[in-house]
Amino acid sequence: MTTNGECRANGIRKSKPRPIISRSCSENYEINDVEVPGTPKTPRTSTTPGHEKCTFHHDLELDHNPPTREAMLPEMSRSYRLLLESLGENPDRPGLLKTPERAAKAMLFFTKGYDQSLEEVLNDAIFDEDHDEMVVVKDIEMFSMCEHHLVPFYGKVSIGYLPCGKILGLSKLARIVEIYSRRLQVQERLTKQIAVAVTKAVQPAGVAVVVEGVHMCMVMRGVQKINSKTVTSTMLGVFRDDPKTREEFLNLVHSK
Ligand SMILES: Nc1nc2c(ncn2[C@@H]2O[C@H](COP(=O)(O)OP(=O)(O)OP(=O)(O)O)[C@@H](O)[C@H]2O)c(=O)[nH]1
Ligand SMILES: [Zn+2]
Repeated sequence: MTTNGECRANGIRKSKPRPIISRSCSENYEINDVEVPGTPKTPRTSTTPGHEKCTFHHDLELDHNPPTREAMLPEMSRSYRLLLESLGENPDRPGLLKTPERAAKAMLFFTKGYDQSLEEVLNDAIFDEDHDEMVVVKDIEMFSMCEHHLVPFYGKVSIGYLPCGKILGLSKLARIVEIYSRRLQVQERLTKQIAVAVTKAVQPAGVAVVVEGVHMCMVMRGVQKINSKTVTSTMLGVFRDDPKTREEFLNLVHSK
């Protein structure tokens, strides 16, 4: 932060005009116009019994927080029992007796991010700090579920941001990864949602997120490419506009 209260980012010349970016510490850059791919513009009303008044949201303002997800366990178990029957299995044989319920609980765990909101996870761990150097937390383990095949994808997430008067409790970056990875996802949306969440939390001069994922839908089935990795990134603010800042982040991420 400089003496006139502006961020380090303020001295950087724009390569080309981007209407949503502002350099000033007080304004930062707007994320309202940063579209999160796959995010429904308007919340959808659930048709699930007991959830009629509940809206399914994938955006940050209105995280899906149904009080009755646990209450759906019996119905989910019945679905898994049907699935076992469809596979030609006998769900009443001793080894499978408790499988539908176990599978339902496991699926609830894999999607527990729907039960979390950004606000509650941050728990006010946002601190005023006159620090304007890059903060990077890298190689955060991530486990998610491919929304196309309902099989896992997993990998690691690296997050960097350039503070602008506020810093975030370090563990909260990993917790943000949990909120958005523990849902049905595509990797691109996950990457962007993490970046937007960090922006909402501390209004930094910029945020960078890189996700490296292995998709079991490409490993165990389909094209069966066992060594392929998918790398996605989202660069916001100064990381998007300033190649040097971006390079500094990428060097830190790739260093051993
Ligand atoms: N962009 C993107 N695609 C994904 C992700 N996870 C899975 N997919 C892709 O989703 C696509 C679904 O394609 P479809 O042709 O409808 O389904 P499919 O017949 O099972 O496709 P194959 O995987 O090619 O066998 C596949 O290309 C998957 O690789 C993701 O996180 N991001
Ligand atoms: Zn898939």
